[in-house]
Amino acid sequence: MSCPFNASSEDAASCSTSPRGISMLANNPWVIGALSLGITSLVLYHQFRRTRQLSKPALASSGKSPVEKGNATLDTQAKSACCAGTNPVSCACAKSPATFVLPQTVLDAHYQTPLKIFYGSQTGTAKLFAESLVKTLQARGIPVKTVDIADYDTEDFFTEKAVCLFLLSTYNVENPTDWFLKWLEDVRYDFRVAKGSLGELFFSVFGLGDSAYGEEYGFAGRCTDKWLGALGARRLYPLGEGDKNADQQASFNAWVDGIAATLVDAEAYTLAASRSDERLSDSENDEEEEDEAGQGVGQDVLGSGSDGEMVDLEDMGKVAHKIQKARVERAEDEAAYTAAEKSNQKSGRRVRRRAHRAIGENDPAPRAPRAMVSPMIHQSLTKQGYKVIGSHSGVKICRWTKSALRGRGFCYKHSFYGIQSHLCMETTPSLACANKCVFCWRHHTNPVGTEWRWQMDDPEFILEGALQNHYQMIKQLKGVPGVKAERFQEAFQAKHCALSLVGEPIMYPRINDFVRLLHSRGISSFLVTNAQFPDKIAEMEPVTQLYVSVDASTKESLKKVDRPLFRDFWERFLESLVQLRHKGQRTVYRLTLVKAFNTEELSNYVELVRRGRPEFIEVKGVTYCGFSAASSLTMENVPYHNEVIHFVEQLIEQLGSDEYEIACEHAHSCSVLVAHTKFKVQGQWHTWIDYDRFQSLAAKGEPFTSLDYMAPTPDWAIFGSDHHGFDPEETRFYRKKAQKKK
Ligand SMILES: Cc1cc2nc3c(=O)[nH]c(=O)nc-3n(C[C@H](O)[C@H](O)[C@H](O)COP(=O)(O)O)c2cc1C
Ligand code: SF4
Repeated sequence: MSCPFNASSEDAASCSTSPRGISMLANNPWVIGALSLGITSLVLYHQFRRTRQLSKPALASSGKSPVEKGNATLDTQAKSACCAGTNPVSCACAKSPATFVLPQTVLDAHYQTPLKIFYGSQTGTAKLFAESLVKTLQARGIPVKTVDIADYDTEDFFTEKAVCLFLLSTYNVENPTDWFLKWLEDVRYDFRVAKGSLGELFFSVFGLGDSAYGEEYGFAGRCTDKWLGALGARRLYPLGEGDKNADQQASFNAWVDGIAATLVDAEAYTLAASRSDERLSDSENDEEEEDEAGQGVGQDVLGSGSDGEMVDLEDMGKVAHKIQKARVERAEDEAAYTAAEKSNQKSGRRVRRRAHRAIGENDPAPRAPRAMVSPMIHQSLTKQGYKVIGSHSGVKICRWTKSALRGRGFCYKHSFYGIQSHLCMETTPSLACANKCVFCWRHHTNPVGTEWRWQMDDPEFILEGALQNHYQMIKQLKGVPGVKAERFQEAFQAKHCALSLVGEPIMYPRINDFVRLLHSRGISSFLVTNAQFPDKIAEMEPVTQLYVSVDASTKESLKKVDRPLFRDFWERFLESLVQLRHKGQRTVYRLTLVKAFNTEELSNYVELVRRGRPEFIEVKGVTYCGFSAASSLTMENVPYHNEVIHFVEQLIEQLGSDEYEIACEHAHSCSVLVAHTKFKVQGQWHTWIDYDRFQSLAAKGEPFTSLDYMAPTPDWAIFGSDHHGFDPEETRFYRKKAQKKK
């Protein structure tokens, strides 16, 4: 092929701006073609910048668009062919540095090839993995550098000379990898970007995720692997995946072994390159066919997408073909995922199969049920003070238990319902739940899931384990200064069980057996569900008090606060409220107010109250659980007690009926109780519970209502009392700072 920039004896002229050179250029059809290519590229460049601005507004510009770089790649290919860099002075290709690293270069010097590890991480696992990979590779003499994907300018991919390894975690909520994925997807499906644009990139991907997310499992890793491949990048080593729900570290170690060996294996590069070359030659053939049909290779990248203004009417047919092809490909991929999402709950297994097919994997073999709590999760929960019982339950001592043992006051459940904290055990038969709430105490170290698919322990085993561990933790408080002997002894006979610690207790398939067992031991049951399992609520037998967490009042804010796993989380939430209404039990809405997240939209809360008609509404300011990379909460999001009261007063006003009133408060924990006025008997609030009466009613097995076991509330607990919900029998303890202030 003759070179358009042929370095003949007059080569200087061809590359200069001298009049002679210009006239020569003007007469050269190759040059005219190249110029028109350049002009169109410029226009496309502007279009592409607009796309990029949408996906990453603050991105520093390096002055070239992916499309332009795609063209530059083609351009440089042509230039390389003319002199292969042997004529650096005179050939046009010498004017700009070559952007290519030919496979041979990599083969010859792959030890010296800059190796980059890109990580996309929110809570730090992918970053930690990247750091450990750096150490492993450096120990083997492989130079390497890490790049936070959030700081990277994607345009550089089009000239990337490095071997790139990607460690990407998946999130179904906003996260640092979002914009990269969006950008890559856009480029991959943009018909203007040549298929082989990333032909110089050798890569391998390791995706981090959690299989509990079903079809969304490891989405970031899978898509990056797929889209890079589709853009011509050369897969050096297969996609690795680390499941948070299984042994993520072990999967990573195995992948590291594989990739580390591959990086120093010359044959691997040849193989990867040839695989990629095959694909490229396929696409070249396509283009030749198109050429015969009157669609030139040059024009292939010239057309415009949707703007219309860019496309010459004559070219419309050619461009339309490309657009249509890209659309069909994208639609096929999207359809596979959407179909999987829709049937999510109906058939988890079918969904997984489809999702795997969508990314070109074989049908995964069905797995035997395994323990919900993996060794990693066990370790993390234990560090946070949980005692793990068996394979899916947990117990933890609450700070109010310690406070009660020292006579320093009880929690709000004492003021509202007459529970003494040292007689109360907080436990859960399911550490897993279907949410990732921003205020979660567990800092998201727990397992998640939308259905029970783990091994299952017996209710007797769980209760025994919970009591044993609970009493063991109480025993350890024996030596704490101020512990009252009488309370210490009482504490070894738990009378209440708060099934609200963490996780979703209602997910445990034998929850009814467990609750019955509690009652048979004279232990009351306060069960909190997160309103994602309406069927389970319907199946629930009577508990002493049944709660539903109402974490937000609109679909958008519920997604923001609870970050639910279910796609149909809002429908499930609404249906849970309806089920609660039909229970005919003592029911409670628990509202946790998070300023700037869910304190607006009061009228929507009113609607929710009307829907579920709870007997009580507990409104509580969020408790700040400290910094967590998985949550953006700060102290700014914690409302003051008077803000909580203000919210509640407005809520009652907007409810516009005299059915609800503020009954109690516990200022100490920013909590207010709204109660149905049927619990106000002859002007006296009856929000407390006659626990013995409840036990005898439950034992009879006959229908009963909440009014059958109510008890009068003491004056000090009533809203407006000078005690603000603090039992006067207790000794209020002030920290030194607060004491001084007082
Ligand atoms: C709020 C939240 C949402 C998540 N969404 C997904 C998801 O959609 N798919 C998935 O596979 N994993 C999901 N995960 C699990 C994370 O990808 C997994 O825990 C990963 O190991 C975290 O890596 P990192 O620490 O590097 O951020 C989610 C985790 C959290 C906390
Ligand atoms: S539902 Fe409970 S356990 Fe689950 S994430 Fe929310 S706060 Fe944490």
